[in-house]
Amino acid sequence: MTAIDEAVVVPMDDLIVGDDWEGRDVNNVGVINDVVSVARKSGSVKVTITPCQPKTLSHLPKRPPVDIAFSDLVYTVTEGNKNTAKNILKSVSGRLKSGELTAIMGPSGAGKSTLLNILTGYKCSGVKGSITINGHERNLSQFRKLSCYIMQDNQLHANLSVEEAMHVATSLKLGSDISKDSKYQVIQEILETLGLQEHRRTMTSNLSGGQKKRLSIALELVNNPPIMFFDEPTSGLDSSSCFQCISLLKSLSRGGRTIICTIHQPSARLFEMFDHLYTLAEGQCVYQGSTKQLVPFLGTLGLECPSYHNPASYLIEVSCGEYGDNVRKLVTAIQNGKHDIQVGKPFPNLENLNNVNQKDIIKSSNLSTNLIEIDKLSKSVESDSLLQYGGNQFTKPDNSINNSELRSIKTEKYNNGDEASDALLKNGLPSSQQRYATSELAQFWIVFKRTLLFSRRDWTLMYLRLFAHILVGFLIGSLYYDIGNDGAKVLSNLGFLFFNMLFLMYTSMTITILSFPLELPVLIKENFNRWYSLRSYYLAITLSDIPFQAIFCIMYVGIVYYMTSQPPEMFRFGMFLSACLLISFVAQSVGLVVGAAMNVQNGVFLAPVMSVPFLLFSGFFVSFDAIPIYLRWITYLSYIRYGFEGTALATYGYDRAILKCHQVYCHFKKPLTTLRELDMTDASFQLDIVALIIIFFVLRISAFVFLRWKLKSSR
Ligand SMILES: Nc1ncnc2c1ncn2[C@@H]1O[C@H](COP(=O)(O)OP(=O)(O)OP(=O)(O)O)[C@@H](O)[C@H]1O
Repeated sequence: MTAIDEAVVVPMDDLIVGDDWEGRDVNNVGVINDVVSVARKSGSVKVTITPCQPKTLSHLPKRPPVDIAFSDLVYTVTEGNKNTAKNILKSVSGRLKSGELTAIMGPSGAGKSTLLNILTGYKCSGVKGSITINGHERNLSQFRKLSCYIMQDNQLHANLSVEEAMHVATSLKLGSDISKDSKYQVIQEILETLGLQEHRRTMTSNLSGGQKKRLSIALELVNNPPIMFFDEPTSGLDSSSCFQCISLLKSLSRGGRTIICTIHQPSARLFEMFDHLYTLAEGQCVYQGSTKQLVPFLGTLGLECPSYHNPASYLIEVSCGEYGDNVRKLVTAIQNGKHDIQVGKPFPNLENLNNVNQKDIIKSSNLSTNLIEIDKLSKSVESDSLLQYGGNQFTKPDNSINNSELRSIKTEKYNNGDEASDALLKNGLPSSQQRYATSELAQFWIVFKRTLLFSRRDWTLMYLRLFAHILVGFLIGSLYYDIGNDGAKVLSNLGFLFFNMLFLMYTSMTITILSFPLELPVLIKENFNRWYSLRSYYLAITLSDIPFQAIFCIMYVGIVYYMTSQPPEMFRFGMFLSACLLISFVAQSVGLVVGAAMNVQNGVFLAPVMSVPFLLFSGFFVSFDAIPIYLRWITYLSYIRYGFEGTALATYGYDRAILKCHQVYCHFKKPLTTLRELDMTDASFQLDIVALIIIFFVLRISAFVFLRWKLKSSR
């Protein structure tokens, strides 16, 4: 019989209690694959740790570890007609350290998402307090290059495969100085590490919820951000997928990244996987520290977590007031996030606290007087004393600060290591001056190609548009067959010219109304995570449909022009076509403005309704002279009028010969008579074209301004 009776392999994760990642670059996924062999030999246990080669993402750009600290964060919104202020976050403080997986937890409405939005920089207005990065006041622009925000709903383009989505992400986020081969390696490595390799050809719309979540992470991982924020990463996942998802986040944090996620109420199994817990209740911090210290800490406050009870659930129950009014007690104990409860460190002095009478604590809408006092004290000691436990790798954490001790705290000013960190931070950036990894031209080209790919994939709409233009073209051609050269049918021909405007306007406008509303969630995510500028995106999206619309319009005009026997002269056809094309493009722009300025319901109703005055003042129903003077200005805004006038001039202007007539009297036999009846004798085709071009540009610029406003107001 051998000396070793039994050997068990235990995941290293079960034994490690927080690695120290100080000074390491964030280039390691840190998948924990070390194993521990536990051998039992006649009652004694021999533990052998066999380190395995950690799974690394060797091709990712090197990034420095980043610690975040925030102090006295207040977030206020104004509500109602009287503009009453509502405090959502009430002077909370805290720290989020690199190499740790942090959960922001709390009851519904506690302010988790608000805090996350503020920390990511997604919300900036109405925020007071300080946020520091590695001990320095946060520079939002630089911070956003170091961080990514993965929002709750996986905002992915459905018409791309996993690999294509990764290609777009690498092209946009890694820049042109990195070779194609390296980008390919990055994609392969990330997909392999995140278990998506075998799904690389699957369309994102066909992925499961967990796979979508992993893909969202993979897309942001390509430029290796040292800080990753997740809003409810486990929402909508089953327990097994939740476990996989949190395991992945834990692995990422083990690579030295700062991983922060909001979570509603994790199971006990998930809860144990988090290193750091930040809990909010009623906009205040009720616990900050190691997950392992939660139960003992609550115990010191007389809040005994029942055996076999999930500590996370217990804390939420306490925060919801199920065991009495303990929120104020917890807020005071943890100093609204200024304390950080750590393993192996004494708890804050809670003696006085246990005797705290409810009378000593002011209403929860304000900070306790105790806290305010502490705040004042802390400020008087050193303005940034919070940084002592603010996760800065060059300061010593002190999690046992109390009232008296605060007075004696000497803030450790940052030493040489601080400069090193700063340099590392700067070196870790693609370029400190550049906002995006690629030039705007490159961004435009990548997004443009992606949009064309969507159009190719989603051929239903393209076929429908093609079919509609050809079908309606033949229908109109048959209805107005051979009337273009008949002096007796000029009025019908004018009806045909007006219908062209109507048809081209509606088909172009209704297509683009939905362009932005459908894309907005992905646009918000990608633009916020610095994939591309809004300008590049806007140009790509708006220009990508122009060729298609032009082709459909040319086909339609070609059919109706020939079938209705309009003058067979090339220059007239050219004029007719250019007026029709411009009407299409202007109507597209109207759709874009409406889509950018309002939501889908309002837009779908308003766009056609808003077009009615333009149709009325087009010159077809009422001639210019018959319009009351005070309403004439509308005709100058009516793009339909310019289009109608342009096509009328193309068919009846420029000394067109007398029309054939098979009736005894033809009033409109002379084309000039038609123009006179329409008040178009002095009209200029060139002016119509210039007016349409000006309206086109004004609308395109307006759509951009509205889109930018919408993007900002969505935060
Ligand atoms: N713009 C606003 N105007 C008024 N109240 C707001 C606004 N934004 C947030 N709130 C309020 O702030 C509180 C915190 O909201 P937040 O979304 O951060 O909560 P949460 O903890 O993430 O909740 P949940 O877990 O249910 O998502 C809520 O009571 C919410 O109604």
